[in-house]
Amino acid sequence: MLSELIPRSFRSRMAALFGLLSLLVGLPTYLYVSEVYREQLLHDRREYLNALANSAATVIAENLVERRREIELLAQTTLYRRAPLDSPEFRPSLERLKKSYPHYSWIGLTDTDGQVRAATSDHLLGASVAQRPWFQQGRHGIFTGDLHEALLLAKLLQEQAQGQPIRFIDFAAPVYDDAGALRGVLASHAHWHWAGDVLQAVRPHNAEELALDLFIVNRNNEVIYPENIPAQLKVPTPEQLRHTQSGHFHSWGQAPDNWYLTASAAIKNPVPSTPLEWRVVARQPEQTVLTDVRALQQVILWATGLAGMAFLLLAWIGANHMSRPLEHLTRIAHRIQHGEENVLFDGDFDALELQRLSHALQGMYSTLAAQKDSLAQSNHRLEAKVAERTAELQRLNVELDKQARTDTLTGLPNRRQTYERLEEEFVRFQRGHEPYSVLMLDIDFFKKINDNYGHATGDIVLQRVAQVLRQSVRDVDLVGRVGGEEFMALLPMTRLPQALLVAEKIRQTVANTPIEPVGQITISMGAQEVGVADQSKDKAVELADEWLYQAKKSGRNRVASELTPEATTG
Ligand SMILES: Nc1nc2c(ncn2[C@@H]2O[C@H](COP(=O)(O)OP(=O)(O)OP(=O)(O)O)[C@@H](O)[C@H]2O)c(=O)[nH]1
Repeated sequence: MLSELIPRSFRSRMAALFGLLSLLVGLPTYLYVSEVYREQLLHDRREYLNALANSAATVIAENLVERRREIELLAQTTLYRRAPLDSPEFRPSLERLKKSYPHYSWIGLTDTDGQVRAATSDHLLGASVAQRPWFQQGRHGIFTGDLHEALLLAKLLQEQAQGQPIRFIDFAAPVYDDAGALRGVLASHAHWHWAGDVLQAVRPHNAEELALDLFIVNRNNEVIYPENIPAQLKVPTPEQLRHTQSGHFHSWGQAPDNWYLTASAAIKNPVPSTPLEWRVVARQPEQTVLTDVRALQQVILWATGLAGMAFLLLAWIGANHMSRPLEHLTRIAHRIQHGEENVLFDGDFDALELQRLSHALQGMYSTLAAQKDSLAQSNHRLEAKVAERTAELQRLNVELDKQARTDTLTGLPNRRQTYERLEEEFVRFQRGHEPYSVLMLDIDFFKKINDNYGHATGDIVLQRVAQVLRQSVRDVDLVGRVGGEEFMALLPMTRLPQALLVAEKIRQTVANTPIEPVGQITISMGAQEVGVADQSKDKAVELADEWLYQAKKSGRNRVASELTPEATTG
C-alpha cells in the first residue's frame, strides 16, 4: 500500500525526498520562529501597555501634586497668614486660583470651627463643613481626599453637571498665622473630569484602532475612571497580574471573550500621609493582539512556504539534471537491445560515479560482444561439422544399404535385392507392360568341389561363375545370388524363347570356361516366363525352380522349361 505511494522515477523520488525534507525542516522552523515571534510580539505589547500605564500614572501623580501644591502655597501667602478671615480680599484670591485651572469646582476657606468664611462664587459661605474629612484632616496637615460624590455642593452645581452625579477630589491645607497657630483650612474641590483630560493626553492617537482602554482603579479595585462602568467588570488585581494565566491574558469577567492583555501602574501618592493607592490599568483585547500575532504568523508561514517551494523547485531541477545522464545511458542500452552494433557509451558525464558507470557498461558491452562473436564462430564451425557428419552418415547409409542388398562374396545383388527387382517387374507386367522371364541356375555337383578342393576353392568357383553370369546378360537384366550355389537371372521384356537362348548361351559359356584347379564345371537351369494368371511374383520363380529340378533330374548341364520339357544337353 505504502509502496504504491512511492513514485517510480528517480526524478520524482528526489523531488519527493526533498519535499519531505523541506517539510521536516520547514515545519519545525516555522513553528519555532512563529512561536518566538509570537512571544516577542506579546512581550512587546505588554511592555507597551506597561509603559502606557506608567506614563499615565506619572502624569496623574504630577497633576495631583500640582493641585496639592497650589493649595499649599496659597495657604502660606501673607494674606492667608495675616488678614482677618472676613477680609473681602479672600474671594478674589480664590477666584483667581479657580480660574487658573478649569477643573476646580469650588475653593473655600474655613475658620478653625469648620465654618466657610470665603468661597468661590460665595458657594457654601457661612455653612459648616466641620464633619467633612478634608476639614478634619486638613487642620493637621496637607490632605488629598479620595473621590467622592458632591454632597453640599450638589444642588448649587446642578446646572454645571447636566444631571450627572458630580464627583470631586479634595485637596486641603492648614492655614497658620505668623506665630504658627491654626487659623483655618484652605480647600479645593477638583471636578473628576480632569481625570479624562489627563488620560486623553497620554492616550496614543490610534488607541481606538488598537482597541486600547485605560482605567483608573482605587484601592478597593473599583474603577473610578471612566465613570459609569458596569459593576460586573472584574479588574485583575496586581496580585493576579503577577501570575499570568492562559499564556499572557487575564480575564475581566465571566464572558468567554473577556480576555485582555493587561498592564497596571501604581499612581504615586501626592501626600504620603493620606495615601490614595490608585493605579492606572491599561488593557488590549486578546482578539486584537492575536490578530496581529496571526498576521505575523501568516507572513512567516508564507515566507517558509515560499522557501519550501523554492527548495522543491531547485530539487526538481537538480534531480532533472542528475537523471539526464542516466536516461542517456538507458537510450544507449535500448539501442543495443534493438540489435544495433558497435555502440559507444559516450556522453558528457560530470559526476565521477557516472563516468565509472559508463566505463563499466562499455567494458561489459565489449566483453559480451566479443563472447557473442566467439559463440557465433563456434556455432558456425559446429554447423559445418554437423553438415559434414550428416553427409558422411548419408554416404554410410547408402553404403550400408548397398551392402545390405549385395552379396559380399560375388558382388552380385543378393536375394533381397533380387526379389525387390522381381516385385517391380511383376507390378510393371500387371500394368500391361511386356512380360519377363526368370532363369533359376544351380552349379552341378558343387558339393564335390567343396569336398575335393576345399571351401575356399568353392568360393572362387562361385565368384567366377558370378563373373560369367554378369558378363552374359544385358544391362537391363539382373543376375542375383539367391542361395548357396543358386543364382537367379531376371530378364525384363523377354519372352520364354529369347530367355532360353540367353540361358543356353550362359550354360555354354560356363561349360567352356575352365576354372583352376577344378577345371570344367557345368550348371543346370530352369526357365519360366511370367504368366497372366500368376497371383504373385513368386509363381514364375516356383515354376522355374521346378524346371531346374527337372534339368537336374534329366542329367544336369542343361536348361529345362515348358518349351523344352526334356531339356537340352550341351
Ligand atoms: N564353397 C562354398 N560352398 C557352398 C556355398 N554355399 C553352398 N555351398 C555348398 O554347395 C553344396 C551344394 O550341394 P548340393 O545341394 O548337394 O548339390 P550338388 O552337390 O551341387 O549337387 P547337384 O546340385 O544335385 O548337382 C553344399 O555342399 C554346400 O555346402 C558357398 O558359399 N561356398
